[in-house]
Amino acid sequence: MSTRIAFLKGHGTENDFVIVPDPENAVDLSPAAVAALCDRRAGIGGDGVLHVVRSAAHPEAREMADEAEWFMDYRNADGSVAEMCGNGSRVFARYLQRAGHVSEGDVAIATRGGVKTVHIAKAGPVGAGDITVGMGKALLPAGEVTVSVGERAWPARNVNMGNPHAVAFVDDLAHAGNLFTPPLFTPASAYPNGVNIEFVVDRAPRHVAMRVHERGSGETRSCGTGACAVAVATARRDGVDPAVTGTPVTYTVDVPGGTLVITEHPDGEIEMTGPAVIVAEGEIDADWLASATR
Ligand SMILES: N[C@@H](CCC[C@H](N)C(=O)O)C(=O)O
Repeated sequence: MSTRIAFLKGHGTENDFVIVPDPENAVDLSPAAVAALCDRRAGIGGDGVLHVVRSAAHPEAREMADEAEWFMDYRNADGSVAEMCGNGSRVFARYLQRAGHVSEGDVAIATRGGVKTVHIAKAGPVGAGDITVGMGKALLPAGEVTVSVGERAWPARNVNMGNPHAVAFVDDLAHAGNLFTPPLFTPASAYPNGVNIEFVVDRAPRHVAMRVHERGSGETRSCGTGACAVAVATARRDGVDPAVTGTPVTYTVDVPGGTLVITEHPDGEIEMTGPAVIVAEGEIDADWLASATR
């Protein structure tokens, strides 16, 4: 009988993930294995993989082990690695809570973008209630960026949330097209490692809606780091900077898969609040995974 590898499936505002609990970092998650797991027809399906590893057991996280017991080894659907995943960090915390590794309250999680503090709200049964993530500060590199889809082009704001984003304000979210292929951007030097691109429209004061094309995953139903980048870019466009006013500012960001609430504080720290749901649990056939990656 072939070996089985445990997995769960979860999502945050419909940004969905295959969760692979692997405390001792024993599962060989090659890029091809990740792509096979994320395949929506031949695999389990997901926008990415949340590989759950003890920080002490992973070479990229060992230095964070004193601060955070668990490392979110996040991978995009194409197998590439990313520095951070906002929705993934909420789903990761929800998994830790469900597995009994943590309870509600504050939890430190190691990511490639550093240690993040996640707050699991105390709200009814395990699995209910929103989760808030301390996403750190946004960097706003100088320089003009242009994003284009077909004949249309827009100036975009370069925002780094640990991972790179280009935020373009558009008249209509439909103008982003079908996003089956990545939008183009210039100059190429702005994003040497690729970029996540957000298209944004206004809904009401301090309330916007976005679509996103994610590096390594294509169009997704939500992007947490993207929603933070959008909130900061929109605030600056609106002439609002909490570092200047001394007052936090909150934006509601609608995504195709739900709603995220983003607050930027006067010290630049950004908090993202939204749901995180585990929907299934099962076993991966290790022989299938090995054959799928050959
Ligand atoms: N969906 C994520 C972002 C995942 C990483 C991104 N595709 C990248 O390559 O930077 C989120 O919720 O932040």
